[in-house]
Amino acid sequence: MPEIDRHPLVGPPPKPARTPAPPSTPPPRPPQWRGWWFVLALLLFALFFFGPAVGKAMTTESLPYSTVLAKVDGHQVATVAVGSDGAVTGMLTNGQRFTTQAPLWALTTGDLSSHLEAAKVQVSAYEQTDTLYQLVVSLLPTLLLIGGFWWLGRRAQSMSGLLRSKARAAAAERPDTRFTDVAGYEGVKQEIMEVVDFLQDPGRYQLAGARGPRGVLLMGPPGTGKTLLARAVAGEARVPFYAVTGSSFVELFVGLGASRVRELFDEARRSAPSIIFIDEIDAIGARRTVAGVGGHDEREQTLNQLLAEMDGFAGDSSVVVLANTNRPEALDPALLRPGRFDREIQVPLPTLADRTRILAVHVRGKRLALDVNLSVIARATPGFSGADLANLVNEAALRAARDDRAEIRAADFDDARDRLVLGRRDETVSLLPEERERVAVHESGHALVAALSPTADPVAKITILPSGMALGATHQIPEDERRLYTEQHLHDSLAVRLGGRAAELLVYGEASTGAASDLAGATQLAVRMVREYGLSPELGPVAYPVSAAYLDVTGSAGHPYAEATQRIVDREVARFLRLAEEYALGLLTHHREALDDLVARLLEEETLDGHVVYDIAGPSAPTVHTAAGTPSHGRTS
Ligand SMILES: Nc1ncnc2c1ncn2[C@@H]1O[C@H](COP(=O)(O)OP(=O)(O)OP(=O)(O)O)[C@@H](O)[C@H]1O
Ligand SMILES: [Zn+2]
Repeated sequence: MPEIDRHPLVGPPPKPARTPAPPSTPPPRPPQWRGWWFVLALLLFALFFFGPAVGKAMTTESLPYSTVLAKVDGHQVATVAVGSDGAVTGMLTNGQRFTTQAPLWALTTGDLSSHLEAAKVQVSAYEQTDTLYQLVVSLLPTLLLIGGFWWLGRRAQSMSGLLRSKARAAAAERPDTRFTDVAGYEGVKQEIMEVVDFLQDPGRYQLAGARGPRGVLLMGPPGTGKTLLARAVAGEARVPFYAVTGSSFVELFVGLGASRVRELFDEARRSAPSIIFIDEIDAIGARRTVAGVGGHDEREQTLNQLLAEMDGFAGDSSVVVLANTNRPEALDPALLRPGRFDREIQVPLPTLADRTRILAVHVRGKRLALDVNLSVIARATPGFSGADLANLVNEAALRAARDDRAEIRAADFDDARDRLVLGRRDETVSLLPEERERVAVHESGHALVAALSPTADPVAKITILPSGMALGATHQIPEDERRLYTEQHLHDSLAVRLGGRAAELLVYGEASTGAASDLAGATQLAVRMVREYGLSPELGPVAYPVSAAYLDVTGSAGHPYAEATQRIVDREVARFLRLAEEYALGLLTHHREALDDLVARLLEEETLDGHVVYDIAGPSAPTVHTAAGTPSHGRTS
């Protein structure tokens, strides 16, 4: 459905989603303290280094060889151990340990052994304890380093384990939310019922060899109950609900996001049938950049893992992934392929009737004064989302509480509304009453011109509920998939685009900035009509399509023709637009009553079906078409 309007009347684009309430997380389990390992290592280190030295210093005496020989001869030596290198350790008869270094000749000539034999000293082979010590000590720094790294590794692992446990904790929920908790949105509920159906009995689908739903994208402005709806699906189907936010996957450590995705899916698969709900999927699902330029490697790895997991669902897997986004246009197209998020459900701002129902849900259990009429409040809150309405009720209740009243009065709702509208104005596109009326006039203009122009695409829907940057919208659907557009059709399109502004001129005597994007769109179309489609009688059947090739050849900003030609193009474009405006103004003047009726209906109901527009326009659609495009008109002068 082409959308005609993008009216940037109100400055900044709407802020993205409010931060959603974090999923309730039990306090994370503290990681085990691994410092003991380090302390132990230090102790060992100290023991190895200083133990032998201290021991020796306390009890071992280093003696000259000659002194030892003298003591051997004097029968003061009890035991002796001799190393092959001449290192001698031993104990004196008084218990004193000693060491000495025998000269090599003493060993080779048997000098030492003869003395020892003569004195009948107990001789044993040299114990290599010291060398062993030395070996260990020399290896110790290396061992310590390795140990240190191991310890750090364990620590990082326990940290990531902590992060992962966050995801796991956020999961394994069993919401008791039901569809009755989601007020209104009957059409949306019907659409998503298929998911409930599938999760309740996946076997039925397998039996028929049908692939059940895998990924469903919930799209719509913030606060329209997308999360609520996802929970209700889990509640209705009585299956586990794993809720995560997209941004929580984008971790500091590269690779962690991807591994978290893997674990999440593993866990969901284990408890299938189940639902994974990814809030703000645009945080990971945004278009991938060219070869990781801009350092989005981590996000891309996470996205790739998500895609892999969704592809990897075996035919019998009954895990459904629901995701929520306010910016579907930013999503990577790969996400939307069959077998992934191949179902999209629009969750728009609530209509008047839905707002009444949502209010009813939120005033449950609160006492209302007799002067409170929910449909009056609903009428006064166009553009409010479900979350805004919940907020409104709470705000009104606060006012009552402040005055020590148990009942909420109509005045409380009025005050609360005024505060919210004023507070919200800079954030979103909620409208002041006079702006709302102007939008109604503007959209009625578009719709009526479309309805009254025989070759224009039929009007499908008209709304003054804001959506994104647009304050209102008129939707047209082409009767069939067109590949070709006639000249007449293009001129009618110009008139339809200028119809909003024409209606404003007619009703208020002046236009507004709301028509800026209409004008831009119309101008663009007119330029193509003149320059590419050869529809200007003055320029004739020539085409100057603006292509990259032209830019290359000329090196200039896309003017592959003489300046005189450009002047003709400009003149013809302006003429086309002026004619279209005159035509639209003429039509609307002629059908002024219908215009006023349509504006009134639109202000009352906010959203109208296309057929209402045709009912109001009546059978008086002109048979003689006088748009700029008709040969009789457009080709002269
Ligand atoms: N149709 C509804 N019926 C009842 N309550 C609603 C409805 N829509 C929204 N709400 C209220 O608004 C709150 C917020 O809605 P929710 O978080 O589901 O919106 P959302 O679309 O997921 O928002 P976002 O896009 O910002 O994440 C809900 O908890 C609920 O109180
Ligand atoms: Zn418009």
